[in-house]
Amino acid sequence: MLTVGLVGARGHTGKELIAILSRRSDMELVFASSRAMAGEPVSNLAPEARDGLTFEAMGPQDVAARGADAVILALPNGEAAPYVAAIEAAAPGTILVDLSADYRFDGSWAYGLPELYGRERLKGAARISNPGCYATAGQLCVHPVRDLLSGPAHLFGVSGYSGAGTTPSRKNDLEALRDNLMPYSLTGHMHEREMSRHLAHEVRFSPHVAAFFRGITLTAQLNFAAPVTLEALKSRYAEAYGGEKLIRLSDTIPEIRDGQDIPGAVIGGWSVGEGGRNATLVCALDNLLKGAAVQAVQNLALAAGLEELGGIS
Ligand SMILES: NC(=O)C1=CN([C@@H]2O[C@H](COP(=O)(O)OP(=O)(O)OC[C@H]3O[C@@H](n4cnc5c(N)ncnc54)[C@H](OP(=O)(O)O)[C@@H]3O)[C@@H](O)[C@H]2O)C=CC1
Ligand SMILES: CC(=O)N[C@@H](CCC(=O)OP(=O)(O)O)C(=O)O
Repeated sequence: MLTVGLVGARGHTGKELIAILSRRSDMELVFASSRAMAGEPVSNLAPEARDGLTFEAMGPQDVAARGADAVILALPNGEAAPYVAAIEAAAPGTILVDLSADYRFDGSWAYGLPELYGRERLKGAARISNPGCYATAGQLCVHPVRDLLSGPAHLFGVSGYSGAGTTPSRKNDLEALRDNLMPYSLTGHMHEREMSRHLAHEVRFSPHVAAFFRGITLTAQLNFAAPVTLEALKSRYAEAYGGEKLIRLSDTIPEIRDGQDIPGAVIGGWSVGEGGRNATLVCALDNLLKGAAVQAVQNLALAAGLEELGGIS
């Protein structure tokens, strides 16, 4: 039994992680850290949690001292470092999975997107950075054809407001979002750099947030160096994802509802422009699942040599 501690457990992704971990017979959630809900039963937030598990307010030293086999960090961006440092000092063999963007540019951490960057390199990994929702959708769209591209891939993304976390901001303010679509960070979004780095191909990314709770769609506009047919394009995706249990290919254009509450991603709706020099496709996924919690548990299972999709599908 792999013992797992969860830091940032009362957040949107934390809640999903508790549910997935409770469905696994080979992992046990041994602590759930939250300052705001300290002392409350974890089942008040996630009914799937086992009886007797209570939220605890835990600092970095407390987390490291508990000696769990693995710790998942589901903290806002910029908060992971003290936890990583405490674990490095007291229990360096702990498997760490970080959901934030803090280590996605650090070559000493394994970047865990198993469908694209392989499962072998995750085996035995002790430091794993988990790609976020947009970055997962964007890379799933671009990776199979990146060698055919001419110029940057242009990605237009729309996220539900759970993507903005629970700390109040305009991006999760239902009054500001009502009857609205909110563009933000239209140049230089961190995910633009993240995708460009890992794809080794430049992308341009335009994120938006809307008034629905969960799910994202991402529309990719691609330009090709030489003409491409629709059949050739689709066969690239079939080849890349044909054996992947969490990826469904669809001729019809995926919409937000197609990606909500499912563990994986739907990719498709391919359309090739006249002359074959450009194409579009769409990816829909659940930002809290394949975009966060599902991917984190996949990565943890692969690192620990356990069944990748237990509790997931
Ligand atoms: N939401 C999404 O769609 C996605 C999020 N991510 C990433 O996952 C991470 C978590 O996101 P999400 O679940 O949405 O975030 P939330 O805002 O919903 O939750 C954050 C959690 O962190 C805790 N927390 C906040 N500040 C601190 C702090 N300074 N020290 C210790 N604990 C703190 C909070 O609990 P408490 O205050 O009670 O201690 C809460 O449990 C983020 O880095 C985000 O970028 C990745 C992919 C998708
Ligand atoms: C609506 C909203 O604010 N979304 C977040 C993305 C959530 C996500 O993908 O998390 P990571 O930052 O960990 O990748 C954003 O644009 O930063």
